[in-house]
Amino acid sequence: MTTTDSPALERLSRLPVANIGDAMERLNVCHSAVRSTWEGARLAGPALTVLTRPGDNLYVHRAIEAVRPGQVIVVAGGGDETRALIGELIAGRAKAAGCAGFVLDGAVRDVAVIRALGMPVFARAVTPAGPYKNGPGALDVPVAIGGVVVSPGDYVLGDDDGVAVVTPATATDIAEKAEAKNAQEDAARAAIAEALGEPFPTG
Ligand SMILES: O=C([O-])CC(=O)C(=O)O
Ligand SMILES: [Mg+2]
Repeated sequence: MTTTDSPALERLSRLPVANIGDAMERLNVCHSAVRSTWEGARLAGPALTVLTRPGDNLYVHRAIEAVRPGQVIVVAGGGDETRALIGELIAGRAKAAGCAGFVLDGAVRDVAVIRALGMPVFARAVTPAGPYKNGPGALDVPVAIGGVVVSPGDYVLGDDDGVAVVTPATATDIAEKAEAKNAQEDAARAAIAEALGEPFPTG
């Protein structure tokens, strides 16, 4: 599924994640430690979930074989920051498969190349230390990422502020509320720009 297959996801993908979080009564936003590895990355897509033993990426490799275009690979790695669950090779293979990006409750490496690939990767940490590849793990199970439950197919949105998760059943309603919040803020930005005597910057 790509963002264009779901009108609600497509609408959410155009909005700041902060507005999406506000539209969910400020719930369902991942812990601030889960951050983009490069500035300007934007992430939007349904989740392919992965549960893995901390520091082990056997099931991330399985996810690369299973991923469908537009999906975001969401890896619950127990918050481990000591071993990178993915690097440039996995990111490149994922890009070739049409994957929209990664959210890791764990660490990443090879970030300069991941940035050059333009692959959105949100993670807790960067480390050169590599992962083990023994398992155990699971695909397509509900997981927790930075304190937020992500079920398979949930919409995952990310930008420079962080990551939010929206269930497909609520996505149209949340998109509507987030658009209203953004429009309200547009009016505030216009008033501030006038006071500043210069255009309000865009992100
Ligand atoms: O060794 C690994 O599995 C992770 C890695 O660095 C890569 O994907 O480039
Ligand atoms: Mg590597």
